[in-house]
Amino acid sequence: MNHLTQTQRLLSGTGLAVAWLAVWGLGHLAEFTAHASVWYPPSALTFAALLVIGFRSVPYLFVANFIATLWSVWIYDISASGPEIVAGGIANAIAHIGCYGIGAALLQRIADRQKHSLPRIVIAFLGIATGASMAATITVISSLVIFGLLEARAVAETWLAFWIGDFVALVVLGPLCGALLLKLERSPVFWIEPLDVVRQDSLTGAFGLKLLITAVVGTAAMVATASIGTVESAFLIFFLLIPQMWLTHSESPLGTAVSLAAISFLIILWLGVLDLAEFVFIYQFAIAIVATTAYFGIAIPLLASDNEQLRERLMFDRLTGATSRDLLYFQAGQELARARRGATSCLAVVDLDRFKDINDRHGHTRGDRSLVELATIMRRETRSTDVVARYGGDEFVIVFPDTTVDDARERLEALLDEVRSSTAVPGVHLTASVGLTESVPEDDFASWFERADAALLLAKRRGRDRVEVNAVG
Ligand SMILES: Nc1nc2c(ncn2[C@@H]2O[C@H](COP(=O)(O)OP(=O)(O)OP(=O)(O)O)[C@@H](O)[C@H]2O)c(=O)[nH]1
Repeated sequence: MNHLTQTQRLLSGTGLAVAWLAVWGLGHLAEFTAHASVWYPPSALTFAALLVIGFRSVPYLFVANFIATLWSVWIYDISASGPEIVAGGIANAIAHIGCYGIGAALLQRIADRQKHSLPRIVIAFLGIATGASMAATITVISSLVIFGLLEARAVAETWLAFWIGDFVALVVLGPLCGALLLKLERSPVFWIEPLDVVRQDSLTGAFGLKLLITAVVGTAAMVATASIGTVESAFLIFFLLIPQMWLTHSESPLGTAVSLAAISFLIILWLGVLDLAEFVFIYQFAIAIVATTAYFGIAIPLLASDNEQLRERLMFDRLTGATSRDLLYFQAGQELARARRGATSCLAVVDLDRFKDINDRHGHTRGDRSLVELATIMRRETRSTDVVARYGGDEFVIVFPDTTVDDARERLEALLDEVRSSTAVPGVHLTASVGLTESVPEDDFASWFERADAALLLAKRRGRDRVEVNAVG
């Protein structure tokens, strides 16, 4: 079993190394000058692997890094001695993994403390991405120069592009790599909120459609720049922010990460196809700005869904699903306003009989089930326009809009029949008492409720399991 786990680990580690080399190849394809890519995806994968898998990923990242050094010696036709290449490869790997490892460890610590604040984690991530990519640039370029794999005079024209390429990839692809590794890794060492959480319902449209519109806007902007050819026209790419923010505000964080990765691929593709390399810094800047803005935007659907849950809790009783007291006041107020204009509505107070005994003899769980059963019967026996609210404890209120006392009484008698014959709670024979009254134009909620409550008291005094009416006038 243990052996199998070791083999599986070896296989997944090898998969990581192969994936790393594949994205290194992609980064090389996106190079606009030697050692400088529009974006350098290995920085994102290294950071994500160290964050999610931890130390276990280091040997595989190291091997992949070393092979990449050999690969670039071959690609750039560098004339260095064997020992120089080996030492350079080792130094390069240590520098790259070390810098992103420190960054990942830092983010891990901050995220541990800030579990509930996504915006703070985003700020930490962006700050760490800046520092880690800068440190990786300095240390990797130094090791390349020291071991003769990069000429010292090339440093001035390389370092900035090298840094921006690492930074852009880390920001735009890091979260997607992290999300994918979180899905693949059985025992991740890092965890924040699930990345595919619910989103807002009010914004409609399929994810694919939003992605397509984003791609069309990006493509149109770059085709326009290719035909106009001015620096100013390259800034058209910033219109990407509009569809991207629409997508971010209406999809899960994972959807945003996928979209940002897709957009960055698209931009790099058009950069090559439309021969727009002279504007590369504008496009790198655009990718970074769209990504950072989108990450802050991720908090909005999360907040909206939290808000929705809080509103739900405020409006409905959690145990029985009946309307809450707050919402009852509001809806009863509307009925009373109509009563002032001549309508007649009724209010009933419904209370389980000897509920304290049920709790004492059968326990609170069955007591709770009795409340749920009463609420279920009340909802079943009333119209959708009636309001069934939990007033407190075992006391409920029903508001019957546009209903005479006789009609309300008839329905309440049927409701009590249902309660009496209920067998939903094992061993418990349920009955309830009801006080009923109609509205008068002078009523406020307190006077309306008090009349019904007085009728309820009478129903209890007269032996329970009955409806008593407090008639007006
Ligand atoms: N299981 C359960 N019990 C509750 C809940 N809220 C209040 N209670 C209990 O409900 C009981 C209310 O009893 P009362 O309405 O005062 O009296 P009663 O026993 O129903 O007697 P009568 O109303 O005179 O028939 C108290 O024992 C409360 O502890 C709840 O959410 N769940």
